[in-house]
Amino acid sequence: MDKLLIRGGRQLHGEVRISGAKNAALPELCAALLTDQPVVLHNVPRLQDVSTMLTLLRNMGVVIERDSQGTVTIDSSRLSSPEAPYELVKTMRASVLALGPLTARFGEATVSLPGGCAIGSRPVDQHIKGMQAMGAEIVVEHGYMIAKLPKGRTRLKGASIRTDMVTVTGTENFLMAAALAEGETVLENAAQEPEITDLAEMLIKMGARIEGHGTGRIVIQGVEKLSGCTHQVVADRIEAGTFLCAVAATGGDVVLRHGRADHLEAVIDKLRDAGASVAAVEDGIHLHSQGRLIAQSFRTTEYPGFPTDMQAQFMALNVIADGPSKVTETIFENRFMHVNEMVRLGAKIQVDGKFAVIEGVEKLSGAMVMATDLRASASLVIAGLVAEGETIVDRIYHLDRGYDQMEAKLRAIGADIERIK
Ligand SMILES: CC(=O)N[C@H]1[C@@H](OP(=O)(O)OP(=O)(O)OC[C@H]2O[C@@H](n3ccc(=O)[nH]c3=O)[C@H](O)[C@@H]2O)O[C@H](CO)[C@@H](O)[C@@H]1O
Ligand SMILES: C=C(OP(=O)(O)O)C(=O)O
Repeated sequence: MDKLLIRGGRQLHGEVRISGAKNAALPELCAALLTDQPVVLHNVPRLQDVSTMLTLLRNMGVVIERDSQGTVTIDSSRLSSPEAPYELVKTMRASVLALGPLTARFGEATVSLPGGCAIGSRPVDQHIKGMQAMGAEIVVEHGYMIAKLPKGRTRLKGASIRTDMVTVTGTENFLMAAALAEGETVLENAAQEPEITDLAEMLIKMGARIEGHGTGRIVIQGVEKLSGCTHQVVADRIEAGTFLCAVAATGGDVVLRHGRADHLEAVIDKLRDAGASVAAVEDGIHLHSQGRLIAQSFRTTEYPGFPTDMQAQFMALNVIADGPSKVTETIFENRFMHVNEMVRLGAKIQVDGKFAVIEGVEKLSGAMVMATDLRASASLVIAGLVAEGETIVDRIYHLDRGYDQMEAKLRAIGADIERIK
């Protein structure tokens, strides 16, 4: 199993090219199921979840070409089986994004329940409720959601859907399903993340009629057919945020090429309050950090609030910053698994339910730590970059799920980091 060996204590300087967003590429690959014409996606990141999604689509009979420049061409003109099996779904929750498009275009779908995972129980009840409101008949049997249209119907029907909470992949499933449904769909309490906007813009290029994306109320007028399109995946704000925290923690000066400061305002505000200098520059973000930062309390919420996907990485910065801080995780019930590992590096953190109280320490000391989920892994890499001596981060298959060549990008800006077996 691969591990990362990090010798901490180096400042980071230079330029990093931010990749396409994992959480936009995954729904956009599924959106290609909505048409029988080829879809060309540029800027698709090279990471494990994308490979898993391509395997999932190929398994259904979709023909896919991928080049080394990040372009993926998807041809869903013929489908052998509208099924997402457990073996693939279990490694990646985003497989649930096949449910909406498959049901909308083929009138049937069999998608494994994703199951509980490291950061929380992550049910899909809202996905099921919304698809049922659009007329799909869904039964859950043997761990699978089996969806079909009622006898005599060939299309889903528009509906008014208000989810009990804001759900990102739920909103994405409904957007894709509604694009091909008969009549109008109104999504209330919709997610507003930039990845939703990017997906909506792609669907509009395919001929979908969507208004209100980027707000909490999205209105979709269903059309009978969608066409192919060419689309560029939006830059990964979480990858950019991770590098911002890494350089803020180690000290240094970096430009994140293609990074979108306008998608990271909540994180950038906290970095500035901590004492880092951060500015939007042409086609990127510039960060300069020198000396010890001041710890910042924050609370994760839906976009445009502080992202739960940045909680662990910012906590890595807080543990070596000056003063106390309190981190409140409101989205997932079990997203503090990095805490015990950070404590092994010398951090002082107490967890009480959804709160973590941190007392900043002056230094961390390298140790063997274990990655438990994707963003926890990234936070341990940041902690390792700051710690004195050697840190080994084990189980980095979690990191590989969602980061495109992280260690190569860090090495290029001066980190002493290598992949070992
Ligand atoms: C592939 C992808 O885009 N993943 C992101 C997506 O996950 P994902 O879309 O799975 O997360 P949701 O926005 O759906 O989850 C928000 C909350 O709603 C709950 N919930 C959700 C659906 C449902 O049917 N029932 C239910 O109870 C969840 O357990 C969670 O507590 O948004 C999360 C929140 O920003 C991010 O951390 C993930 O990186
Ligand atoms: C939790 C994440 O991803 P997923 O929803 O795919 O598990 C993430 O990207 O931080």
